[in-house]
Amino acid sequence: MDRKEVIRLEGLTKSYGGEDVLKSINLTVYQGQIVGYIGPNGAGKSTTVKMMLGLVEGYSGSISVFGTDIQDQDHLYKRRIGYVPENAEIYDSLTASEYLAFVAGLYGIDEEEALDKARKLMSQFDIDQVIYSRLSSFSKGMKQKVLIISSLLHNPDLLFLDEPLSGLDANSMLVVKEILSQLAAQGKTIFYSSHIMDIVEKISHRIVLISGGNVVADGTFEELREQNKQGSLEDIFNDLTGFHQHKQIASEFVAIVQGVSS
Ligand SMILES: Nc1ncnc2c1ncn2[C@@H]1O[C@H](COP(=O)(O)OP(=O)(O)OP(=O)(O)O)[C@@H](O)[C@H]1O
Repeated sequence: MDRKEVIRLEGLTKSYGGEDVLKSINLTVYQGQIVGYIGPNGAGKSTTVKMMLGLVEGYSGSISVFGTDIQDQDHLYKRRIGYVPENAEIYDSLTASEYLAFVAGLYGIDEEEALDKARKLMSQFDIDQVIYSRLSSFSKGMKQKVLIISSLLHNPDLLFLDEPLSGLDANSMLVVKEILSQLAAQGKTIFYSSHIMDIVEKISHRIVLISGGNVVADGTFEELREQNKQGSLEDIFNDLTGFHQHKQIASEFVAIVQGVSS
């Protein structure tokens, strides 16, 4: 059976202020894959995601989502996408129910139906008792659960998750990881960006590492281990990004803190 292409990036290049952040990225993602998209701080992960969402323009190369170049389609393709941003601008003065009804409206879902679904999903995360409370009173993890729910209310085919487990306790993380596996098993495609290497290692069917503007590794965790070195994804990450100085940097940092550096 042919694998269905969900995302295709061809020669994707993006510069800011004359600096190339992405240098000709080529990547094809297929339906049902969980792709762990990793790289050092500032490597261009969030930029790539925002470009696919049509939030960042001014690039060369091409981006196809659901088989069509995003420049040749209207915004309706976004109705099949869910997005958990790294730094979400959540409207703190709204209650959870108001916020979720607002997001549902953006996706064109009926408000009553959306609220019924939101209440059931909040109950699964054990936060349904605060559905009418303002988000400003929510803890970080509670807000993150609302964001995850808001990204899934419209049952999207493609999910972009940027550090989605941020602030979640260990039990909630376990639940969300299992939700992602089950969604992927049902044919949803998940583009997962995170710095938590052991989670990326465990949940991803495929890991894509970008560094210096290029894809420097692309494969299953087992393939990456075979091609690079035995060890954890953290070891492979350190190796492929040429980072071996953590002890030296830490010693110098501590010396400066203690005021003993030259
Ligand atoms: N609007 C912008 N204007 C100028 N430079 C930007 C802008 N957005 C991103 N950049 C730069 O592009 C580079 C990539 O940023 P991006 O946020 O995509 O990195 P990232 O891989 O997601 O990093 P992190 O892991 O720290 O979240 C950084 O050097 C950043 O300073």
